[in-house]
Amino acid sequence: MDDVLDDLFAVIEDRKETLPEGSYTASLFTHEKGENAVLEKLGEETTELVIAAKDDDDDEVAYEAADIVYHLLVLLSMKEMDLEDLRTELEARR
Ligand SMILES: N=c1c2ncn([C@@H]3O[C@H](COP(=O)(O)OP(=O)(O)OP(=O)(O)O)[C@@H](O)[C@H]3O)c2ncn1[C@@H]1O[C@H](COP(=O)(O)O)[C@@H](O)[C@H]1O
Repeated sequence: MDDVLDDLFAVIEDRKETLPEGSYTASLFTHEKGENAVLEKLGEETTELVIAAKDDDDDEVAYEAADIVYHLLVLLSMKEMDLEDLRTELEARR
């Protein structure tokens, strides 16, 4: 059964393929420095997550965590990887 992560990853893959105008995801795939932009976002959002956790701001923690997961999935797609790679690694640690 697909969950929200599978659905989101499928949307990201579709944006990569179809590159619709006005799509933030598509802009990351078309921009020359798109991968750098994703890596910068991951760095910024991780700092923001740490601050939110230190502040005990649960809503902000969830918000920043979602930003990180989204950009992480975009990065996986840029690397021609997918959720299966992530699941395999996590399973191997159990
Ligand atoms: N989950 C996300 C998602 N999370 C974050 N972002 C975008 O990531 C960008 C950067 O996030 P920030 O929090 O840094 O936002 P910001 O306000 O621009 O902050 P600054 O850069 O100004 O500091 C923003 O433009 C957000 O809209 C996302 N954009 C898209 N998605 C998902 O991807 C789907 C497809 O989106 P499009 O590709 O835009 O059609 C959407 O329906 C969502 O499900």
